[in-house]
Amino acid sequence: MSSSTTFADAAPAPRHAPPILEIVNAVHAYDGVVALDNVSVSAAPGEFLTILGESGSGKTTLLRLISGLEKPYRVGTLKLEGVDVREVPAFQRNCTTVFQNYALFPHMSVGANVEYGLKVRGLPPKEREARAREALRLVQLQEMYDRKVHQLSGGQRQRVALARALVPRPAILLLDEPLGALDEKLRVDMQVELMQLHKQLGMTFIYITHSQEEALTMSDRIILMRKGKIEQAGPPAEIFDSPISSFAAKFMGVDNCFEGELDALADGWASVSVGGRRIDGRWTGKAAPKLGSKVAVGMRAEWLQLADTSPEPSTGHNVLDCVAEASIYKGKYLDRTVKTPLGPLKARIWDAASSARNPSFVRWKKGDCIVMNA
Ligand SMILES: Nc1ncnc2c1ncn2[C@@H]1O[C@H](COP(=O)(O)OP(=O)(O)OP(=O)(O)O)[C@@H](O)[C@H]1O
Repeated sequence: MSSSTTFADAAPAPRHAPPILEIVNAVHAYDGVVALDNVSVSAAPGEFLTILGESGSGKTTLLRLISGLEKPYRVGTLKLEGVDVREVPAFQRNCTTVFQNYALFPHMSVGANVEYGLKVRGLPPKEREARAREALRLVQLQEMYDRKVHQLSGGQRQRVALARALVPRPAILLLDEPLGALDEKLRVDMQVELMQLHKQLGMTFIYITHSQEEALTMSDRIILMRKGKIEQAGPPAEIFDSPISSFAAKFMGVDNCFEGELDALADGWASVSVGGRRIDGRWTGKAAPKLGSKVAVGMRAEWLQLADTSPEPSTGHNVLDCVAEASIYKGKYLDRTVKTPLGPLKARIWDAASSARNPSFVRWKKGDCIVMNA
């Protein structure tokens, strides 16, 4: 690894720089269980790329292929900084990993933990210490150099693990659910710190999480994985607003999803028959299916409006009759469930005082209704 630059030298990569990571058609299986099924991923220098997915979707396997901890069963291209690393062992790859369980030596000092990798590489003690102190300053633990790891809190341990991964000044930092073991408040604080660190260092971060909220908050781009394949990839706003499938929509928190038959599709707008009703919405799916095919319709709870009386007719809205079912108080908002010809719909009410008392209609903008692959 290069030691000619310091953290302070970090500068943003030039626009249109070649990818720092390139994976083409990676396949991997464990004892016949397919973990990665022809996955292709690239990352730009300085990008914050998040791999999002449920448990078992292949996120960690992908990270281990990049770090060299796992050798892929088959891969077309595996390049770091433009160099083929298929035969390069983990310790010679210019990337380091931060693990969820920290993987620190508990009875060694913070300084010794952070310096460990540099010691293995044979760096002299003075340089090791200077670099460890600099990395600890980055994670705001400059006072903790001599403290034993077992005397630290969970959040402090994760910072030490981060400093240890940063100290070799890798081109890519791999983070495997690094905040998973922290409590809610600390996790939110650490998200902000990681984003600041990423900006300050200009380093490429590849971040694994199963939390859509974490992915949306932190990333330049999200790759959503499903059963070893990429379901959808794009900037957070794109995946949030325009999921391509009911799987992506549900993962991104779209509360109401129904299956229906495609009646019409033109100019980015679709009409769908669901439960004997016609619903219109924005087409956000991939390849356009044939008319009559099964598609999915989705709407977020906060997009729905409930009314006691029939709303004014509007060509820009979908309207359904409904019967009130349940109401759950959530503090900041109220979640109300209504029975409709489509099935039960969840509506989120932020202003409970002015909400319909006994709703018999639900409406939402056609632009706030998404139609996608089932
Ligand atoms: N060492 C292993 N031996 C056998 N099967 C494995 C091994 N590691 C992973 N798998 C299997 O490969 C698939 C992908 O696992 P992977 O750990 O990459 O998923 P993940 O998305 O990171 O999950 P999690 O969020 O739970 O860590 C799963 O079906 C898992 O059970």
